[in-house]
Amino acid sequence: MVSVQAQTRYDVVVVGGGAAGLAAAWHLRDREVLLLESADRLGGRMYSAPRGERWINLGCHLFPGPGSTLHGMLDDLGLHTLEIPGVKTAVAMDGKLHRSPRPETHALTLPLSLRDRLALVFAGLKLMRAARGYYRQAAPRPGDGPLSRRARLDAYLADRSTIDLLGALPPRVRDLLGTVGRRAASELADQSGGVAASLFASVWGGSRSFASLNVAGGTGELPRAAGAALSDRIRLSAEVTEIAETDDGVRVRYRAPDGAHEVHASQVVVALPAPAVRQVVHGLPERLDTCLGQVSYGPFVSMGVLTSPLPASRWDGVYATTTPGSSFSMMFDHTNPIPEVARKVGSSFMVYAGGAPAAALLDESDETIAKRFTDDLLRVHPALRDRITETVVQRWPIGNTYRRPGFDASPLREHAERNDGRIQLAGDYFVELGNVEQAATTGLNAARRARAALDQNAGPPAATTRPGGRA
Ligand SMILES: Cc1cc2nc3c(=O)[nH]c(=O)nc-3n(C[C@H](O)[C@H](O)[C@H](O)COP(=O)(O)OP(=O)(O)OC[C@H]3O[C@@H](n4cnc5c(N)ncnc54)[C@H](O)[C@@H]3O)c2cc1C
Repeated sequence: MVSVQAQTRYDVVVVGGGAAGLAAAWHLRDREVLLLESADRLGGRMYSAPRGERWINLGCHLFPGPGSTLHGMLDDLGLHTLEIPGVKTAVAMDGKLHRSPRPETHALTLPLSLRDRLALVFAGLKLMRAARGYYRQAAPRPGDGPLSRRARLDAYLADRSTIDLLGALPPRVRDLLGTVGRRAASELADQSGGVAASLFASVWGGSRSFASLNVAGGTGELPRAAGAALSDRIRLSAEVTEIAETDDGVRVRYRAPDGAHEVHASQVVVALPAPAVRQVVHGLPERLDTCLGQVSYGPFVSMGVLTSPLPASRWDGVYATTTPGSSFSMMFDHTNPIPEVARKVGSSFMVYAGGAPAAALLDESDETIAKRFTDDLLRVHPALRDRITETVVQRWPIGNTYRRPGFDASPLREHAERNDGRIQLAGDYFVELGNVEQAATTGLNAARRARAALDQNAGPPAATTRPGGRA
């Protein structure tokens, strides 16, 4: 039986409490808003756990800079970002750390045969050209409408795979670039060239990169602080089961520990991964539904690793390392921005596998994953032996979204352009390679559409002033 809540009518119900849903709810906090989240915590793929002066990051960690949607939220919430002083493009190969801050120099220094070295130089040049092209498409042009830039990026290298873009590669080079490509939670043959362009644009982007900072205290601080500020407007452990338009608004049904509930809203922001959208939203237009059915996600399996203080070594000052030939793809030192804490109490690393190796691990037990990752970690970074004090394994079946070659994103753009709907979609799948800033920005844009519709259709807002500042 569906129970009656104390309040059942809202201006906006936001469904999903990840970056997209939180950005939407934050923008709408001057309205009657309710956020429903199925998990028992907010943040979705923004997830970290505090450990004294350190933290363990298990999901998203690289954050965008000032001027971005998320940085604005961090400012509003009184949170701080940290510069990452370290090398973000190291490679650990054949038992040795190569810590060049310039990825293009790896072609000269990695242990490769002459043939492999030349193949890496040529592949690197193609990736550099693709990354430059990506920035050209992203740059504003005279006469651009709101979605013209997105249309250019959607079309950029969209019809071929990254393997088609790079051509045949010798196995060692393919393994190296495939490992980097797994940052997109997918294999080079499955992702479009545009995904690689976006990924390498962030590698070569420097200050233009979409994400180059850490959140002080860990990424999870943002959902924690937003949750505290919006507390009475948030319902956790509330799994939405149905969203359907009615004559005068939208009906949202959800299951919570205390039973089934139904609420109504003038507008609903649906900030869920694409498969969940298709499951819960009734009456999606066919073209949009088909498009959502073609959105791809790949898995990540991550492990946080705390250590006691480590002796000085070549690893000092390295933030991100690609690790070909091991069970994980990447390794990050989240104490890199706080070296004094690392010296005093120890380091905090995260390793993750993406794409096919992650898929193979998803059904393994935590113990098996922790053992496999730890064995490889000790090979890659032997100074960690006898110094690991805690490991935490996290599975992400929906790790990141990436575009397959030939994906037609026009129904997503058409949806984002409409201003006559009552159900607004948001989430990282609106872009070729998911990232937290794009997710938050789609949430903000969905909230703006909802606000415009409220203002237009309902006359003066049913606003009550709430704690948490301006919208
Ligand atoms: C290991 C890892 C590392 C990453 N690193 C980075 C990085 O460094 N930088 C970067 O920019 N991006 C990174 N990403 C990607 C980034 O985290 C995501 O693109 C972004 O957080 C997605 O936000 P979202 O709101 O679209 O989706 P999500 O975070 O998935 O949020 C969706 C929310 O909806 C909830 N939900 C699902 N079904 C229901 C339902 N029926 N009812 C109610 N709620 C529901 C979920 O529990 C979840 O909280 C990383 C991701 C992972 C997993």
